[in-house]
Amino acid sequence: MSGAEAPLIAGAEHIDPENPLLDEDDAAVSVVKARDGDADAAAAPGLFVWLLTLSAGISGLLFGYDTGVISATLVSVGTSLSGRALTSLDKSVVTSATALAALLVSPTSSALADALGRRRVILLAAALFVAGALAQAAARTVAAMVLGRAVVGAAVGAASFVVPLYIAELAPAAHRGRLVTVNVVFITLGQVVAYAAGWALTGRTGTGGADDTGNWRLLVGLGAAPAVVQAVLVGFMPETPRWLVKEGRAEEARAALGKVVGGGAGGGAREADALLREIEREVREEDEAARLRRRSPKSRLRWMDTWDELFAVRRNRRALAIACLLQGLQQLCGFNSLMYFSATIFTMLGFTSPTLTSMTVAATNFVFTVIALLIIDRVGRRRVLLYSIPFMVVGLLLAAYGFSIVDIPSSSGDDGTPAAGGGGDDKRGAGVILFSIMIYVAAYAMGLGNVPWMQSELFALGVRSLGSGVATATNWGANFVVGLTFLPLMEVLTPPWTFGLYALVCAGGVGCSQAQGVGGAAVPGPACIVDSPTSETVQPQTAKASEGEDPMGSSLACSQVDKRRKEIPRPGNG
Ligand SMILES: O[C@H]1[C@H](O)[C@@H](O)[C@H](O)[C@@H](O)[C@H]1O
Repeated sequence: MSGAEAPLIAGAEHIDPENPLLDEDDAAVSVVKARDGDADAAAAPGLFVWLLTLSAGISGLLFGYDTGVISATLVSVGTSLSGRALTSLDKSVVTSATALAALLVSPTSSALADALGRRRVILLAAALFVAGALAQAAARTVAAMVLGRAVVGAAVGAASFVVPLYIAELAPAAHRGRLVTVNVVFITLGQVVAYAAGWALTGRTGTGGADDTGNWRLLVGLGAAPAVVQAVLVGFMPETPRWLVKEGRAEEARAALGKVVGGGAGGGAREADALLREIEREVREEDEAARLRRRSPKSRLRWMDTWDELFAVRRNRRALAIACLLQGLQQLCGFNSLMYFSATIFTMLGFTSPTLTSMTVAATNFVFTVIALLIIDRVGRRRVLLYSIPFMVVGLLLAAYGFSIVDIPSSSGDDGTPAAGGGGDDKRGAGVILFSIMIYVAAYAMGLGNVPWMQSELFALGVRSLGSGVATATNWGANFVVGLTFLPLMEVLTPPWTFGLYALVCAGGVGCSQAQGVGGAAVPGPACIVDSPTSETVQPQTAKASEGEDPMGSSLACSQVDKRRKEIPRPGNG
């Protein structure tokens, strides 16, 4: 298999030799060395692939911008909404409306992505980004602002699920991790831009200032511009070949594949044909397996079948469990409490420019996501993830220690947040906290911040959209919980214990991941997401085909393993 061929058919060259994906039940595959240079042979993504990644990635920028911008907005709206100062309840509702809408929309948009295609959902999300930005900018009441935030949330929910899926289904496998991470880089860049714009536009007041100049309207309205640009660019991009094949539009799929491989070093129609055949075979096999599983195909709705398939097939269930585990962990580790409230924390600690200090958090997140981007396909998802989480635990424990030695006033501000004051006198404690937060953020950005977004690799094509949608909803559900509980936890549990709790969640997450087989050898399909890329490929020796257990095969990163397994004849399946 040529490097250029490998990508879209599944990425078997990315199997970690230490984790050969041997299924103890199936004993189906063994890993052997690919021919020398196979990884290098996977041509660098061409200009076209970069262009489509960047066009789709604008959603990431908006995701980051719109989630990051709320912190500066809340402290600068003054009395311009409903003619009064925001209460703490207003602030909570305005903030959580986004996550809540995203939570509700992500599984719904998975049905749309199957019915209308991935590209159309990106366009729909772009339209919602524009509408939400304008609605916020025009808001005169708190309720109107909540509505605007909810529309933006719907856009973020749809985009956060569909963009990684779109990129993963079009990207060459050898570079898939990197290209999906580009989207996360955009998210983190959007957050940096939001902080910087917030600082520049809203009077540089940090927390507590009130800006009635209306600059905050510009701040929230700015989100409309990139969305318009994106709609134009994505208008020229193709639909993913896998979706097209599933819809019986093989010629369009061939054209899309031609553009993708044509831009790489080994381009050409022959490769596009070979890839198309592979995808067609994959789709046929999935359809056949799904048909066999359904007892009365005509009596049931398609989306119900997909739900059935997701939960009834053991392999899909495990893929879902791992995707949800990683997405839940990404949020429950508490990272976004820093994103949303770091200015509050730094005020508490007496930093003179809390907004600027928070910007260093966003910037660290961005810089280390870029580093992850550079190494992810070389080092591998599993290693990056499992090696980075312990550093997060260390950072959190150190932060907990830092909080325990600073003198933080126990009284609350009138908005329910811990008051600023004496803690700032303890420079050493504040320094320890800032340093430990940087360690934590850097480690998060390297692993948990981006690997869960490679979720689509876990799922077989038939359940990929739904599985990704459900996992994305888990992400937003957990995001919602963290956003809502952080300040009360700081108040009730105290800061050291709050950070200690996040450390416990991270440590527990590692344990659960191991138990679920993340990166381990026991789970062939799902484990692939965290398998490290090397010049390895998989060849079958024997396979015990288990129809009930593994009827579908082929997730993106793993489908070569699965595909080869499926080559073993099954009863009634040729
Ligand atoms: O991957 C992103 C990224 O890590 C962001 O910085 C974070 O705010 C999001 O919640 C997460 O999904």
